[in-house]
Amino acid sequence: MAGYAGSRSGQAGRRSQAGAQRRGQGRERGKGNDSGRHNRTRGQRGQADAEGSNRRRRPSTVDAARLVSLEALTKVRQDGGFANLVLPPMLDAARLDRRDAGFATALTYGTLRLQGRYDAIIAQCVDRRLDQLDGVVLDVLRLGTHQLLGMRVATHAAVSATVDLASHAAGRGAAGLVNAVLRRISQKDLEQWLAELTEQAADELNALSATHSHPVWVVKALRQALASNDRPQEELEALLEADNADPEVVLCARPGLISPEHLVKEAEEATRGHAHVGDRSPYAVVLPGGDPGRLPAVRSSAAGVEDEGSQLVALVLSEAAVEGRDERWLDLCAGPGGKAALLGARAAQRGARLVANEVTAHRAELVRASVRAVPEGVVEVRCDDGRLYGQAEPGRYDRVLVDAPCSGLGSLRRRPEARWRRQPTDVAELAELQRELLVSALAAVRVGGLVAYVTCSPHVLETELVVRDVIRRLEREGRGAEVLHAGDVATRVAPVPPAGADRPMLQLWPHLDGTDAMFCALLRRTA
Ligand SMILES: C[S@@+](CC[C@H](N)C(=O)[O-])C[C@H]1O[C@@H](n2cnc3c(N)ncnc32)[C@H](O)[C@@H]1O
Repeated sequence: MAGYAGSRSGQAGRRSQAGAQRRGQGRERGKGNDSGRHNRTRGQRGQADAEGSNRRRRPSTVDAARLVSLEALTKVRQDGGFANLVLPPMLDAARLDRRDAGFATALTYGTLRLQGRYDAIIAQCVDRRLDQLDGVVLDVLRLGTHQLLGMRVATHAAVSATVDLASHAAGRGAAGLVNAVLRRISQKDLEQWLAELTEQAADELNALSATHSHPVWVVKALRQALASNDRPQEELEALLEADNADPEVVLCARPGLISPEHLVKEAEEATRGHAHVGDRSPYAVVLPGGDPGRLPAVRSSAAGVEDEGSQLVALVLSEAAVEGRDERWLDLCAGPGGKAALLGARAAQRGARLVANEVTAHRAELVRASVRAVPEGVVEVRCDDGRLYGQAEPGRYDRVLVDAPCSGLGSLRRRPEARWRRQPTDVAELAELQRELLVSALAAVRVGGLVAYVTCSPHVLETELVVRDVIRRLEREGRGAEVLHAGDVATRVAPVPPAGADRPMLQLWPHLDGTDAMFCALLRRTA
């Protein structure tokens, strides 16, 4: 199969890689230092070693950044942790400088995303099944393979530093194995390995799964999603590549609270890099990197981290024309509150009020924090089951957002471990909950009012089929809803229209729009 040449850094996505990850990958770490070891200051070493009483003391031969990555991988694997939550406190505790933190972040995220590809390669170089290897040894091998094939680390430095790491974390015997395996892997470059995996695969689907590091069922689901959106199947590979690229850090300048231009200036002052406004949302600001939490606007919640696609689908609801009363808005599944803050800010400008509901108490708290800059009295945060709104408050609302819990197959870039955790059976279970929430929303909205049904997944079972099922069900019960043209609304709202804006049900794509694969169907209640 053709098309792998040049895929080393992932060609997908229209923009460059972000922040810490970019800093980590964009240099030849270890070059000029034969051992690949990294000298640390006394203070850094002491702090890293003191952290965690049952952690073995790190000898000076073990690189602190690689050790943090290994510990993060192990925590993700053993405890079911999420890399975006596990890693930052580890980076802080180890007191890595910006450069090393960037390297550790790129190493951890890249290794997790490409784990399937690397396992397939490692499996060619060991004499036993991978599940017979010690988990920590496998983690070390994955980290070493990513340095060799996915980062610009010199071969001798990658092998030597990873062998030291293996020796520290799993003993001398493990170090010998790691040394032998990494040396075999380093005998071929990425293109040669990918060609080999493709040749050995049973069929094209399995080849794509191994080479692009997605479970087979996810590749199938994405292929089906492209087909149901009339997109050429040749795009599948670009979509898979986009899932393996680092997403940019994007902020939403919440309208009325801070302008995008002001936020760009603030971001540039804080990061000393070039920030710019986005092209899929009029409120998006794309950061050059750095920690967005340091910006005053983010600390005050005048702005928040939010993918451009996520902003756009919320705006499809708020900016679509509605006839009659337009005062009561509802966000049925609001946690952690990115869309609620954007909708609340727009509601404040339009004299409307927003109920932001979330079923989980701690996520409802996150919603409160997210909307705290919106003028007092505009947003009411509630903690209830969204499925009850239709019965409890029939016909009360003018606009309702259902940002339904979903498989998250549209945001695999941001959640590097998610693809390995999700199961196909999750999708069917979620689809039932999604239907119930949409039915409730269509009962809570008044006749003539609007409902946006949104997922961060392009899976047809969670998107189009949920909408069509619910409309059929309403018709059977003597109620009704019609699908409006979400693509037209998005075209009007977005500075640059999304690639799929010609379709009534809007599907955004990482490889075409540079956003998460958000889905949005806009419905009007007709009876
Ligand atoms: C995709 S997230 C929403 C993201 C949010 N709109 C944002 O932009 O930040 C889905 C949310 O729905 C919540 N949820 C799950 N079941 C629910 C239910 N029955 N009623 C209300 N919320 C629910 C989940 O806890 C989760 O926070």
